[in-house]
Amino acid sequence: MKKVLIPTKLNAVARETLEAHGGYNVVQDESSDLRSLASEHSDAHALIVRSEKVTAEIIDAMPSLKVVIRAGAGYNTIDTRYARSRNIDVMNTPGANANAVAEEVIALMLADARHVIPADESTRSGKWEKKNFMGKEITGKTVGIVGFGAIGQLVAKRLAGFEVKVLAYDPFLSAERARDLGATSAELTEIFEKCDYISLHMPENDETRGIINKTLFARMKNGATIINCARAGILNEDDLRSLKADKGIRFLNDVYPKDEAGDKPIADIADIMLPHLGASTVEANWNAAHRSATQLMGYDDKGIASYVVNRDVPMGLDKAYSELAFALAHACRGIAGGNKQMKLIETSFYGDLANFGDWLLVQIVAALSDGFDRSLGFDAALDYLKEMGVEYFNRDADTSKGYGNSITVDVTTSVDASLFQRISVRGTVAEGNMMISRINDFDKLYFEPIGTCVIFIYKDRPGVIGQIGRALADAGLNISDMRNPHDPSGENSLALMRISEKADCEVIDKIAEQIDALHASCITF
Ligand SMILES: NC(=O)c1ccc[n+]([C@@H]2O[C@H](COP(=O)([O-])OP(=O)(O)OC[C@H]3O[C@@H](n4cnc5c(N)ncnc54)[C@H](O)[C@@H]3O)[C@@H](O)[C@H]2O)c1
Ligand SMILES: O=C(O)CC[C@@H](O)C(=O)O
Repeated sequence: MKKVLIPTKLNAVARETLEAHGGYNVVQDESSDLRSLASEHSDAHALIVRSEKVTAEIIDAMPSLKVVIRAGAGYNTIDTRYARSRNIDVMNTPGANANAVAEEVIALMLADARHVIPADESTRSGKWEKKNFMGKEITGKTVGIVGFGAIGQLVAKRLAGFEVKVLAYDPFLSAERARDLGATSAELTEIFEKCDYISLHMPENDETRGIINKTLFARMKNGATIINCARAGILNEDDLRSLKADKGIRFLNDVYPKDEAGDKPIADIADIMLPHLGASTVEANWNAAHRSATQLMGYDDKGIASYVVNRDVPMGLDKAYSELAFALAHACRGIAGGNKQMKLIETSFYGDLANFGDWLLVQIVAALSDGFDRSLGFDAALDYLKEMGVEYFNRDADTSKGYGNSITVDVTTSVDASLFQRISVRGTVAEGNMMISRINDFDKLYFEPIGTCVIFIYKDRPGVIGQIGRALADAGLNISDMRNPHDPSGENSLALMRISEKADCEVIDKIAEQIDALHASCITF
């Protein structure tokens, strides 16, 4: 059982999902402090946090730690570099709370425009100060969004009903993409010059710290509003203080250097200040909790590292090929039968992937053996194979084959002392989806390795697919995708099917017996 420590107020769905998986012992405690929890649970394999600071000291207190998951978007509270130096992956759950923050931005805009907070206080105290609370409307105004990611885009989308004009700045945003998302791309200075509302939605990092400064505040229209629901560090508060009164700037804020009670240095310049409430909705808390649990399971069971933020994929390599290498090796292992002793791994990396063979081998070894920790890298993978008595050979890819960017993984296992069995699987990525294109001699499969799949090889004859389909249906299993090619000799057929749920081994064995299969396996990707 892997121990997971959740030292924070996170929806119970995280704990429940991990416990239902069966492989996790979850400790959730939102009242004790992280330092004491870390020493008490020094055997934790995973840590799931919200805004808690994960320092080098916390990391060192848990020597078995493999992964830290930030149930949220911003991970500036985690020492990601130190985690990397200890081979610990850090993930976030991007987008899980984006809608909650987008709605908070609109709540702040409306509350300020109509003086909701002071008007409530005044009326509650028995006064009638209608003349002091003349408001303004949002409809038709120009709104600038700085950082046009998950939250920025949703702010634009939700504001569409107010018929605002949206200007967006994001270094990774093209003019076409901005237009498709209902915005006009603009430079940062243009946003500060033209907008009535400016909302910040970029991460805090070495490039963005202090980026919203005096030069930009000086360009703001008189009476314009700046909203910070991103991170305190990106806005220079002294610069804002020096210009706020003269320019009548409104400042609506949700974020602070530290999430804690006590006096807030920005109290004098903030017109509304909230206690970091952006993600605090029931829905966002559930989403982030659920995503943390499913990402952890995907990471542990299938090696899915898409959300890891502190492990650099080599420049120029699409992450999808890392996952493909893992999936192809996982398929080889499933077809060979997990308990067979591996003797030889052979690979071919076609097209541009030839440059990334070392990196891709690490994913392959991780998929073939639970005992290998992929964060250790290429040299460690070679040492590991040597130690396990497995030979490795990378073939020079034959460019004349025209496979584009694709990978072949061949695994030879010992079936008994004298006989060897070789499984060969090739695949590629098409339109962003992984595809298995060949299994041994069965070519042109173009089958997506996701979910649970069953594989049968049998002497070709009519009626076998019907028999398999009937037997699966009798076991309550529906087929959602299928390939059924012959091998080049025309003697054997492959039935490769994705099924609705995990099939139990008995069902597969029974079908194999009924159809007199040469091979039967069930693989969950
Ligand atoms: N108040 C809250 O409770 C709360 C909740 C969630 C997220 N956040 C903060 O909001 C930030 C954004 O969240 P998201 O989910 O939209 O993340 P995201 O990664 O989807 O979007 C961030 C965007 O910022 C852009 N960006 C990077 N550098 C930039 C720069 N120098 N200038 C302008 N844009 C830049 C990126 O290209 C990306 O599109 C998070 O990093 C987090 O700090 C706050
Ligand atoms: O967990 C929270 O409450 C805040 C999360 C938020 O700041 C984030 O970056 O996702």
